[in-house]
Amino acid sequence: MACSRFEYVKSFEQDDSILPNVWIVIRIDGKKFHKFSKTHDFEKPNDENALNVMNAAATAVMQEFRDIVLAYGQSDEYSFVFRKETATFKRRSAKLLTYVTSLFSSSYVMQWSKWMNLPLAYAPCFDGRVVLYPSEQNLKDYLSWRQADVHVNNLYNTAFWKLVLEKGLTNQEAEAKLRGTFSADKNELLFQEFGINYNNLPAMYRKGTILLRKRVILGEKSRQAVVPLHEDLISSQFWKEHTEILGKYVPGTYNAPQTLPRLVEMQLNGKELDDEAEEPQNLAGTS
Ligand SMILES: Nc1nc2c(ncn2[C@@H]2O[C@H](COP(=O)(O)OP(=O)(O)OP(=O)(O)O)[C@@H](O)[C@H]2O)c(=O)[nH]1
Ligand SMILES: [Mg+2]
Ligand SMILES: [Mg+2]
Repeated sequence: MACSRFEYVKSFEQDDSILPNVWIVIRIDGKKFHKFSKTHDFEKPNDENALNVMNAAATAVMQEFRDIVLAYGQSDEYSFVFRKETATFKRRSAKLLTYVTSLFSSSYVMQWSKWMNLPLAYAPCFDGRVVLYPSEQNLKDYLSWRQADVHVNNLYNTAFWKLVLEKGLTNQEAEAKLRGTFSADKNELLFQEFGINYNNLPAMYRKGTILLRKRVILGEKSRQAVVPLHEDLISSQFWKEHTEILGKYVPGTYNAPQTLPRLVEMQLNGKELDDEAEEPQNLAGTS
């Protein structure tokens, strides 16, 4: 029974349920971060703390949406991969996209002061898109595309900023020097002119950050946490090692470095041990 004569307008809303059995990828990207990074004095070409604000915001999103099996971030962007059977919000596209994008944005602001020591000058915002991938290969290729992008950009930016900041070239001169060069040339330039072996630079800058759910062993106990990895996901080894991503969904054990990353420490300190079911939840919202 209609509650009012106005109710018919509801029928104008469109069903935007995503088809079943595809991987749902949501990618967010910072709006005009070229300016945002300048205003907030980010280190060039990579600001470790600013990247960790991104990582921490993405971790918050993964903690909320248990059906996200992997997130991948670099620069001012993050991609979130939902398992292909997810029933979160009945797979409604706009709901998924807007919740992820707004939770990411508000978490970015919440995390800011934990990593940065200057105040936010204005509210950052992020755009978002939904992309669907029907096959495992498509999904792997998507993530490989994003990781290859980091490599190309970071190698260029590293060489560019060395020439500007250490050799005193103008931006235009540095650009001219790098124009038309191949990766091997830039590697050589870094080595010859600055004594830098590109492969020894921090993996987070070269590979971006992969967030996965893992079991962190803490003496007698273990608990689940979202952990950052900076591995090569283009290699088949990565997919053999992290079987929880594509269908098994049972988190493997975190191969923790000597000192736990602060990102993980913060999660372990923030909550009681979480020995819940290892299966992702179905957050099938009705509203
Ligand atoms: N210095 C510095 N800048 C960064 C860092 N991470 C991201 N950025 C800046 O953020 C920009 C991100 O690139 P884009 O997303 O392509 O460009 P954008 O300026 O955000 O523009 P739109 O995304 O189109 O709104 C880079 O070009 C850098 O200027 C960082 O760690 N250090
Ligand atoms: Mg951007
Ligand atoms: Mg970007």
